[in-house]
Amino acid sequence: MADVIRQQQLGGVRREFAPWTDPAAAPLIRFDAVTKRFGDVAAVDGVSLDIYEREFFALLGPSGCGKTTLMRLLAGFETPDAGRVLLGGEDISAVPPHLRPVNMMFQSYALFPHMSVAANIAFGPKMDGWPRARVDARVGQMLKLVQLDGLGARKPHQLSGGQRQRVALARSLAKSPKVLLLDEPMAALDKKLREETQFELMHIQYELGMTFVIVTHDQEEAMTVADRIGVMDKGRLVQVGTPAEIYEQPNSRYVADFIGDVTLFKGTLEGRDGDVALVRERTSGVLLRALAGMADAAPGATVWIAVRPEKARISPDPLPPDTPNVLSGEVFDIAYLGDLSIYKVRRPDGTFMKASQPNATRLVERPIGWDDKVWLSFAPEAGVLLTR
Ligand SMILES: Nc1ncnc2c1ncn2[C@@H]1O[C@H](COP(=O)(O)OP(=O)(O)OP(=O)(O)O)[C@@H](O)[C@H]1O
Repeated sequence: MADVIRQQQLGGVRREFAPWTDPAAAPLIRFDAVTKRFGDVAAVDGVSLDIYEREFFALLGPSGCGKTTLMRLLAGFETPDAGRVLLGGEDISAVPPHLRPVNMMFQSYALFPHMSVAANIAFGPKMDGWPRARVDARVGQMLKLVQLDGLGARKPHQLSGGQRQRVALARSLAKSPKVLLLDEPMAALDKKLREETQFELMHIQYELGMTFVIVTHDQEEAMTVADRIGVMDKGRLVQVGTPAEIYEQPNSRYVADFIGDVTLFKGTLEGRDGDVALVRERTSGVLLRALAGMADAAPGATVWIAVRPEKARISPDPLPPDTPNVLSGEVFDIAYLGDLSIYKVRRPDGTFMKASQPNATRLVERPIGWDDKVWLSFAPEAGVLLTR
């Protein structure tokens, strides 16, 4: 509970944090048209990206899209074939990893197994020649920060997975790097521990006022922890935005499909009715309406309308609802998730649409079951028009 409250307070503060909207703000990290090739593969392909001080930035994308390579370029483990990496306005392309104020946290197996927790944390500062008293003080501070007070004498194998993860975090923070890079830091943890660790990570990042860049292929994780998310596909950055922007205004089918659940209707743009685009669906011939938004397409163009399941309505009534965008179908599958159910509905043209509904107890209403004939609908504002 305390965690939830702290989180809300944190959320309140963070909401005002948006340096990327300030044209005068200088980024801490800048990728300037960076390309990195391995043989024929452009692992990173002309990426330009600004990340700001105190930002928690997530790089998200499927396996092999180039996330890790982009981080390794920042850490100095790779050098760009083209373009520049800047830190605080200075080109660091030629600076070796150990001289960059950047640290990379690997998974827990990177702990030294024969060393105590305290010795693991002390390792970096010691190597840097910190005086003993300063090292000890720092270790104490770090143990407290990651809530492992009193466990400094243990060996890594005497800790739980989550505790080991926190030691790895403490170790990578011990030297106070300006930037911490986290490569799939929670991959080894189970779902519950993962969620707890995500919140801890956010607190720590916020308390230390540091810049974190996390690599993950888990979209929920990225949505939870990050101020902004960069979605990658085949070495390119497809979209950069806040979690809400990425979710509510995806700029492509790729992003819409990668983040969350979505139904995509493919059609031909017929024209506009004010702000609303009129789209003739290919498979069914139905005329659909969606807010045109920023989409730039001429009549006759192939477009898609993306609809999130929670923005679609499902109704078992015999008569269709009196709204735009009404479609019919039969319930093909139901996923009961406790708080809500997701219905996968098969339409007469053989395509599927998903609609979710909260499971409030409404005893009078007949629940929707398998094979039921239902109406699906969505408001024009609920559909996102996409041109690619
Ligand atoms: N050292 C290397 N030598 C050759 N090819 C490499 C090397 N490192 C990465 N690649 C290739 O570059 C591409 C991007 O790899 P990268 O590890 O950056 O992806 P990723 O998005 O982090 O994937 P994952 O989530 O699986 O770690 C892949 O096609 C990969 O095979």
